[in-house]
Amino acid sequence: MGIDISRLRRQFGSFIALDDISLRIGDGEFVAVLGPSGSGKTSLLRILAGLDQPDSGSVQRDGQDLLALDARRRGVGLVFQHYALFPHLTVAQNVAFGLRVRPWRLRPKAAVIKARVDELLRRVELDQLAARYPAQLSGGQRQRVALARALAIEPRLLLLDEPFGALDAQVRVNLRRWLREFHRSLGITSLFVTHDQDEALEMADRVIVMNRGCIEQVGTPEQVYHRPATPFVSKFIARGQAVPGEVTASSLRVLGASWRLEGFADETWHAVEVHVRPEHIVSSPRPGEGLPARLLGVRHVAGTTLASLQVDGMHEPLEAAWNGHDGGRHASGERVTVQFQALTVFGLDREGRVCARADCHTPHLASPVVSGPWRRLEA
Ligand SMILES: Nc1ncnc2c1ncn2[C@@H]1O[C@H](COP(=O)(O)OP(=O)(O)OP(=O)(O)O)[C@@H](O)[C@H]1O
Repeated sequence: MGIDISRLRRQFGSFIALDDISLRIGDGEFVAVLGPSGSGKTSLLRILAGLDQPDSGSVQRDGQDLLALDARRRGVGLVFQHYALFPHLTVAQNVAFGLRVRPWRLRPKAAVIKARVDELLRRVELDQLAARYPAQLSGGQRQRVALARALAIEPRLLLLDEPFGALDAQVRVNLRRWLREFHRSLGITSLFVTHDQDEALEMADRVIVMNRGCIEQVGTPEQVYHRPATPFVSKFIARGQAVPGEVTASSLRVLGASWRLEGFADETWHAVEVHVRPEHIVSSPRPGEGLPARLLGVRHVAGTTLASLQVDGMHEPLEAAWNGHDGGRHASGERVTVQFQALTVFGLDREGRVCARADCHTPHLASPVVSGPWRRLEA
């Protein structure tokens, strides 16, 4: 049961929009497709909806070839960012539209259509507004009408392409929680395209991270956030930042400190990339112990201080996320000492593909090179 996507490829001229995508979606799953602009998210959705055909590959649903079916026979409900409701039809008429335009043999009786529309409008909490026209609704209400309209045909697969993209931040946050609950109560297999990390991580059972037409990682929100499979996922999801690192035997050396490195396959990699996340760069509790840095700037965002730091010996500034207490202590231009609390190491082969990864949480206390884990190496 479910949907099996196998080696799907779509090329526009010489540009590869989807590069051999393979993926399995379980029945009733809520899956977010997350990636930057141009990564191929909409191309994938359009093929599933029957609005476009791949150059090669297959999509099976419960053993049936979905690509061989005409778009109207796929049982797919679509909600887009700018899903134009019919302006001359009321909310109720908009929701009923997909049923009313069916060939008469497949069209439900008027009373059945009315009952279904009433039920859907209750579900999306718009039953009081059934007689209004789209121009008399807020953006969030319009998107709920679009959702009810997509659901009216009782789809087996719901495809949502940035459905909240045009809405303001507060409405988005409310609608995402609402949609998550709504999905739980319906249980329709749903694919939700977004380029908003928070949206994907908060809502989905599983997240597919796409980049340049390829799938970088598929996992639960917990997995993609805490165990990113590639440097791209680390940067895109967890704002991982590259720091200079060197791997020797079973340790990792980063800016004069040595870290225990366990479970890192050796000799298979050609180069390493080491990442630190903003929340893992902390202000040192003991001044002078750690990495000396200059504070380039601080911004306060919802109880968190985002500090831009120029760590001595590094070219690129790093961003640290400090809680209110830590952040309030410092001002721009100040000299500070910081520590890294955790690092992720990726081993890359000659083609730049990840062939080993490890998470480091323990600075190696018995480092032969530095006198303390955080003490600065003197030149
Ligand atoms: N019909 C087309 N002709 C040529 N190129 C196309 C066509 N459709 C999509 N592309 C290209 O394929 C790539 C992937 O597009 P797609 O719309 O799937 O990206 P996306 O991840 O959904 O991006 P966004 O978040 O900006 O919507 C883009 O570079 C786009 O320009």
